[in-house]
Amino acid sequence: MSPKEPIDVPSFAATQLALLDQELQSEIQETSSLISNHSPTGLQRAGLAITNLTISSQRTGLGGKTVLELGPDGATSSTGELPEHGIRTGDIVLVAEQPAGSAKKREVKELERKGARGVVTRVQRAAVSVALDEGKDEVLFSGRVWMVKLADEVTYRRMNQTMEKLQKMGEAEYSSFIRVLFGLSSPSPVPSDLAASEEVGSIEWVDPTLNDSQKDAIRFALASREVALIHGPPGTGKTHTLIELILQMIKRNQRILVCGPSNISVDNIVERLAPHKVPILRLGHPARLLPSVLNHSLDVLTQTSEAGAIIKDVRAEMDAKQASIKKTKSGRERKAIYTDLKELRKEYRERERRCVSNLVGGSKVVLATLHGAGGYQLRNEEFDVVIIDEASQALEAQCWVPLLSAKKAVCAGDHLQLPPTIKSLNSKMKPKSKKGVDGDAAAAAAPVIKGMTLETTLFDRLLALHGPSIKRMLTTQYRMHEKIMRFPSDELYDSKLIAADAVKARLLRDLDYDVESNEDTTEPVIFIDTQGGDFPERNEDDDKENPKRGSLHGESKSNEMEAALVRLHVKQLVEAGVRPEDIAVVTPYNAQLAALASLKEKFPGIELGSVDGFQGREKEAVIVSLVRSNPDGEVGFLGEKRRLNGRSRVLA
Ligand SMILES: Nc1ncnc2c1ncn2[C@@H]1O[C@H](COP(=O)(O)OP(=O)(O)OP(=O)(O)O)[C@@H](O)[C@H]1O
Repeated sequence: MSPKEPIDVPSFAATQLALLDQELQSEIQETSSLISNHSPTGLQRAGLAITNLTISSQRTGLGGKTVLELGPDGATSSTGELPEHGIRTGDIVLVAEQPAGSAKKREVKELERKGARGVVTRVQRAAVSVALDEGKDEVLFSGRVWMVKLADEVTYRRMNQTMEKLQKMGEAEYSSFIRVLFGLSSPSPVPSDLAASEEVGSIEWVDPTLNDSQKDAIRFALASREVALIHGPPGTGKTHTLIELILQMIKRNQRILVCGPSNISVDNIVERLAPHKVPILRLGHPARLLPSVLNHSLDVLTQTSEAGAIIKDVRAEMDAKQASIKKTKSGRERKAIYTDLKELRKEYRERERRCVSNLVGGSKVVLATLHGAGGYQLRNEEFDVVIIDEASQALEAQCWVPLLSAKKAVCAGDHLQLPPTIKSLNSKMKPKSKKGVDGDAAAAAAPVIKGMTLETTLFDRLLALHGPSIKRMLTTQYRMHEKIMRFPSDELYDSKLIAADAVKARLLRDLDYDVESNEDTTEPVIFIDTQGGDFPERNEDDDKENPKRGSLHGESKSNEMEAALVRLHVKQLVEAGVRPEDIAVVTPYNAQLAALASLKEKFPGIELGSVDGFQGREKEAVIVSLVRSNPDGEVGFLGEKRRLNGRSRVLA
């Protein structure tokens, strides 16, 4: 099927469902194989688990869920702090009794039966809190427990529900927005001279210093009826532009839902909108939000409102009951307490729901992550526009979570940077028909779309479907020296990027503190050639004997000589006066990161990271260690141009 042809919506949804299922299965398989083949300690070292924990408290959290707080077992920790681990807020984990012997094989199903699944709501130095899934509040652990990360099925569930809804929709129900997004209709035309057009012409800019490409993108987004794409290459002020767009839409009395793929992408917008004193509401678990945006969080607002006071009382009562369980020995009394708790939980939820619905209903600007927009809080809510930031970093199905109820979408992103990570190896759809979700005749008849992949984002697909007329590109970048910009501009952006005056000739020497002027600080880009016999790359396959076991670090590569060179270069930069916190060392290979780890001990402020993880960030000096050096000239996944799409102000 040509990307310009209209898409059959049920087939699209059926294909997405099949692809999402494949993806989830590979994630589950990867996690299970890691858990059943490695010891808890091994998993902890790989950042996937925390061992030797005890439950320090149990209370009632948001939505009436039981929240466990887990701390280090005093017998194994002398500092009272948790060991190094990779568990983050929002992770789905399993809490279970820690197995005594380490050699036993652990099946995930068996662990789940005995343990409890939940979401990590808070990570501190000495404790981790986990909100348990419903129905798991009666788990009592005795002795030492551990927690291990599982595949995030919740996110998939939201995407699946959305795709199932889309699949079941009759054609008569398609809004003009949906018709355009699937190519069944063309987008309504926008006036060719936007600045002169009546509808958007006389804009009073909140920030008059916006550049022309930014102003043009805003006019275009305001004038578009169904969809507008804002293409923002690195450092071109994509978010800056969205802020002005949101403010302009508020002035026009529009109701807006703003989403991004991650909490940090959403918080970034909340932080930048807040100074404009517009009423905004941020959905999402407070534990996952930046402290600076908490004042706008639904949960905090719920608690500070009058209705919130009553909710708090119910919560206190639940906590008291919860605590009394421990003191009771009689089975009958316990049972009675559990019945009371169930009732209280119901009342709590109802009250919370009412309070939330009042707050959400009264808000003109609501912000949430893409999958957060699928929560009960937004059920039946309508918005004039859904704005998606970093749309090229999200799976299309994820974007549909808020889009299903949209009348118009503005998507900002850059399809020339890395797309979301996909795990399923064979993610392309084969041309076979798949049965519908619940035997629904129409859905069952929908054939899957051949060749469709999860890597194709909504942004890519819409561009291919409707062409560049639905997009505006931001062209002035405020981050890189002109010479650093040259490579991405020529290779990826048709040489369209322009460096803003403030950065185009900026060197490390010009930082606003004392930096010595030398070869390293006056040259914006330095390439060091490490090809050839002296800098051989090394394979770091974790477990060559048994590759099926699942490697804890993935198959990776390192280059020790190159690491030595990087260390030397960092040292020279620091000696010239560049602050370590202004330097980042990035590399595409985890094994090389490990080889460079000692830099962090010597220069604690320095940032070490993977190329993929660093996307979207900036530093004054960035050293890129590309690792690959072999006689065959093979570069593996570095061949992907989008991975080398530069992000530094000054590249060393
Ligand atoms: N019109 C402008 N005039 C001056 N500075 C600007 C302008 N637009 C953006 N900037 C600056 O450019 C930098 C990048 O802006 P912003 O963070 O909005 O970019 P972005 O494109 O969203 O970034 P990313 O590439 O990380 O997605 C910021 O420091 C911002 O203040």
